[in-house]
Amino acid sequence: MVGLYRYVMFSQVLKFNKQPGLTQVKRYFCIVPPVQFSRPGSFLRAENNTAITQATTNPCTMASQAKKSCSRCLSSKASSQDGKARVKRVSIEGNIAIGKSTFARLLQSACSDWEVMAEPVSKWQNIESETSKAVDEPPQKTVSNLLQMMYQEPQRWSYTFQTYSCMSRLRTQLQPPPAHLLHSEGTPVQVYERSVYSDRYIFALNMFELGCINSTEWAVYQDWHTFLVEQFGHQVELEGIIYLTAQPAKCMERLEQRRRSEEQGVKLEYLEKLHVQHEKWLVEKSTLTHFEKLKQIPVLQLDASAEFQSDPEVQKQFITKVKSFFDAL
Ligand SMILES: Nc1ncnc2c1ncn2[C@@H]1O[C@H](COP(=O)(O)OP(=O)(O)OP(=O)(O)O)[C@@H](O)[C@H]1O
Ligand SMILES: Nc1nc(=O)c2ncn([C@H]3C[C@H](O)[C@@H](CO)O3)c2[nH]1
Repeated sequence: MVGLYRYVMFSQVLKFNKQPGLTQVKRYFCIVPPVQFSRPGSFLRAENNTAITQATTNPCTMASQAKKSCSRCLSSKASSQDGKARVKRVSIEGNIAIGKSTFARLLQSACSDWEVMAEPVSKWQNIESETSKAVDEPPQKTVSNLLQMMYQEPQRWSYTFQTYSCMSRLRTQLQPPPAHLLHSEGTPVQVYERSVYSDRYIFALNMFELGCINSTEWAVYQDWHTFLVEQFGHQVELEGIIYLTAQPAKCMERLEQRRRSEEQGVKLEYLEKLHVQHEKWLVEKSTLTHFEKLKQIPVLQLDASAEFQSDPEVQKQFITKVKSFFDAL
C-alpha cells in the first residue's frame, strides 16, 4: 500500500504541471499517506536546545575513548581569556541521513570539552497552535508536523519551513555555551548539527531551484536572512565546518534504514541535488555567499561512508582528525 502511494505524485505539483520550471519538483518527492509521527532510532534530541547527553551505541568504547581524547584536549592555553570568546563554534554539515546525528553522538561522548547541539527536528514535527473562538471558551490546541507538510506539499510549505528551520537554528546558535565549557582549560568547542548557513546555501537555495520557493519568497528569505546574520554578527559566526561526505546512494540506503515517516517519499534525485549543493558550497566554493567570514572558513571533510557507527578503529581516526582540526581553529 505504501509502495503504491510512493509513486503517486503530489496533487499540488500536478496542478502546476503545465507551468515550465515547476514540473521538475515531482521527480524529487512523492506523496506519502499521512502517518502518525514516530522517531525510530532517535536519540535525546535538543528539545530546548540543550545538548545531547545520551551515550553512543557502544558506550563502553566511547567512555574509554572519551578519557583518552579529553586528556589530549588539555592544553596550557591561557584560561584567563574571556571564557565565551574562547569557545569555538563548528557546524556539522552533510546530506540527509549521512550520519550527522550519529557522528554528533560520537563527538559528544569523545570529549567533555565538546558540546553538541542537535538539529531541532522534533520542534519542526510538533508545532503547537492555539485558537480561541470566544473569550470565555478555552483555547483549542492543535499540533502540526511542518516537516511532513513540507515533504507532502513542498510548494505550499517550503517557504514556511525555511522561516521556521532558520529561526530555530538561529536560536540554537545564540545559546550561550554551558558553564563547563566556559571554565574549560582545554579547547572548548560548541558543535551544531547544521547551521543558519546550510539553511540558506543548501536547503532554501535548493527549494528555490526546484521551484518550491518562488522568486518573491526567495528574495524575502534572503533579505531577512542577511539582515539577521548581520545584526547578530559574531554571535552567529562559525570558526569551522565539518563536512561529512558520502555518495547520495549511501545516504538513501541509510534514510531507508532509518525509516523516518516524513521522509518516505524522498527520492534519490533529491539527495543527489543536495549533494551537489554541498559540493558547490564547501568544496568547489562556487556558491555565492554573502558573509565575509564564511568565505574563508576552514572545512574538515570526512568520508562518512565508513562504518563509523560501530567500528572503534574508524571512530578513533575520526576523533583524532577532529581534535587536530579544532586545535588549529
Ligand atoms: N557510519 C555509519 N555507518 C552505518 N550506518 C550509519 C552510519 N551513520 C549513520 N548510520 C545510520 O544511518 C541512519 C541515519 O543516520 P543519522 O540519523 O545519524 O543521519 P543524519 O545525517 O543526522 O540525518 P538528518 O539529515 O536527517 O539529520 C541511522 O539509521 C544511522 O543508524
Ligand atoms: N527543506 C528543508 N530545509 C531545511 O533547512 C532542512 N533542514 C533539515 N531538513 C530535513 C532533512 C531531514 O529530512 C530532516 C532532518 O534533518 O529535515 C530540511 N529540509
